[in-house]
Amino acid sequence: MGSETHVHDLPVIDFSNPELKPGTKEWNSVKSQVQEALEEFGCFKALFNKIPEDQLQIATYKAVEELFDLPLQTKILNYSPKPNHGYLGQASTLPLYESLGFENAHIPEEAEKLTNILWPQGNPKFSKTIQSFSVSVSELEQLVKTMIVESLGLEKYKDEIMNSNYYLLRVMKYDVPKPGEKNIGLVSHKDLNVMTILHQNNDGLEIQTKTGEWITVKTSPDSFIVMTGESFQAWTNGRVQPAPHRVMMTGSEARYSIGLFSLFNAGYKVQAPEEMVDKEHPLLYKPFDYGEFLNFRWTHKHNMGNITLKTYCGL
Ligand SMILES: O=C(O)CCC(=O)C(=O)O
Ligand SMILES: [Fe+2]
Repeated sequence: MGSETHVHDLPVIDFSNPELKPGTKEWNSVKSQVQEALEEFGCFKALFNKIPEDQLQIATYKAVEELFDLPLQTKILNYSPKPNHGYLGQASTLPLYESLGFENAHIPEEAEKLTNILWPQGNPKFSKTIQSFSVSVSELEQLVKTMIVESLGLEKYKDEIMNSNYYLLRVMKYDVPKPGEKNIGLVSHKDLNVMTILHQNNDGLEIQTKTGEWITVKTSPDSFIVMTGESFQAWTNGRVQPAPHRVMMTGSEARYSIGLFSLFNAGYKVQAPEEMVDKEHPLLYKPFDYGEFLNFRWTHKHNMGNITLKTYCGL
């Protein structure tokens, strides 16, 4: 156990049926698979064919490679005053890791504005690629969130949660370790946000199970890894628990991944609905402002580690 890594995979749930509509048999079946997978693993793999495979495998990763090939002085122009929203990299503790963020890239004008900071002459191919990826994957994010809200009997809060979330697209690159360098790409952590949907072009992502084993998430072109974050844990009063995960580099090629993160708007008070709290389920976390939580965690470097939500607002 402990740090051993196993190669069995996460549950795979099929979201590719066009008849997947609330109230149908198909919907209820997928919903219960989602509930089961989240209870057991805190994450799962979703088969979702909204993005044609060749577009995802070729055009999207080509655009991502082109982005990382820009000079460092250009990449650092991808700046945001919000923690973890702009360029990250060159950290001595994580030498293999580099990433850039595109807030609300599902909105064409936002994708274009952020693209033009990196390519002042414009790069419509890139902005279109990140925009259409964000739109398609946000559909999956909303399907999953709707299913979780329904499973918990919180339908009446669906609009509230949908309307208080925004999206951040992050693209990640992990270099191959140099001889003698450690192969850690990203240290073990739980995401802070509501939900994360990841696509990887190469193996590297590992998930820690409840028993402490690490499992390798096998790459498959048409599947996305769906994970919940600590904000969702707080909002559901601990019902939905996120999984610790990390990236370990193996092989001789750089690894790229793309993640769509949904986050609560800064200023939104994260508070479990009253239906989540009773005698058997006392309130676990003090209500908090998501923007303050994010700032606290980054300024105190508490973004990595396993007991962070409890540290910040546990009761
Ligand atoms: O690159 C990956 O697969 C994981 C990235 C990740 O965990 C994160 O950005 O929070
Ligand atoms: Fe993560």
